[in-house]
Amino acid sequence: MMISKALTIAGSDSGGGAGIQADLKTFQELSVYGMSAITAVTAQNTLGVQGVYPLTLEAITQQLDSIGLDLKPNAVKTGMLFNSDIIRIVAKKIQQYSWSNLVVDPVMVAKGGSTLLQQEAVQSLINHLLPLALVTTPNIPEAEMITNRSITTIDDRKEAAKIIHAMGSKYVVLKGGHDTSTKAVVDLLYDGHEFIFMENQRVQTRHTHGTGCTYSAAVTAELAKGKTVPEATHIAKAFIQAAIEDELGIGAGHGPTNHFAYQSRLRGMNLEANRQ
Ligand SMILES: Nc1ncnc2c1ncn2[C@@H]1O[C@H](COP(=O)(O)OP(=O)(O)O)[C@@H](O)[C@H]1O
Ligand SMILES: Cc1ncc(COP(=O)(O)OP(=O)(O)O)c(N)n1
Repeated sequence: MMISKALTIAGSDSGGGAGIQADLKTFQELSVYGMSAITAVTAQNTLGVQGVYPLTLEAITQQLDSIGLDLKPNAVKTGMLFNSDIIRIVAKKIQQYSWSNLVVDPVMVAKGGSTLLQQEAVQSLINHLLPLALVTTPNIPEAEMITNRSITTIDDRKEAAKIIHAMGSKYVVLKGGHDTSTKAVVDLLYDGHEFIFMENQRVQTRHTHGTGCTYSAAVTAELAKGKTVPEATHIAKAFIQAAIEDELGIGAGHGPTNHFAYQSRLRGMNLEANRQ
């Protein structure tokens, strides 16, 4: 059996809703073999981030070498990288092992406001990682930080996507979750030529912890299976919509999304089709 393999280079979320835990659950649900290189351990739950413990560069390098020397990922994603030293070593290893199909989720701040990327590291992300990216998936505040511009209108989003594309990322998905002014949630995909709008109904819920990680992991899983970027982002949008709609209701704060939901729905549709 040939199995597609994906690697996440990201932080650990003890609460299981974001970070490598969200990524590995998403890979598994999309039938992709998941691997991880942990950059930092966070003490975190649905109420917020209580602690951040970056791993040593040696520990991160060794994980990447262990994977690079043996297992060949078909796609790779980066999440929480925390500082510029980590960004540099991750970029170096991605090049050394010729890992392609790279999805860069430029994680900067958790929903509760905790710093997951030091401010001084944004320039390193731009210099070292974006030129290697097949897809970069910023939310609106992250796109503002990367481009040093404020984003309020759709034209602002298009302009920001163009700037990030010019920094070297072949595709840009500017996610629209943070714009609560409309009933729809609109993500913008840019490939250097045209803009594609991907739209879904906004779900009214507080359980959105880990939406960005889950979405970018779904894109990565689909790329690992050989899908194109437009196909992968389309499936990822359906995956995250199901995960938000079918809420688990876990925890007293911002609960995790439901990583089972997308496959449960597909199984339900298959059962229905078999009955007819
Ligand atoms: N309330 C919501 N209802 C439906 N989709 C959402 C909602 N919030 C976020 N999304 C989707 O989840 C994904 C992550 O979006 P976003 O919240 O912008 O990123 P992040 O989690 O990185 O802050 C995007 O595809 C976005 O459209
Ligand atoms: C370890 C870790 N990595 C990333 C995040 C941020 O995840 P995100 O999907 O952007 O979701 P929110 O935290 O914003 O809900 C994280 N919290 N922890």
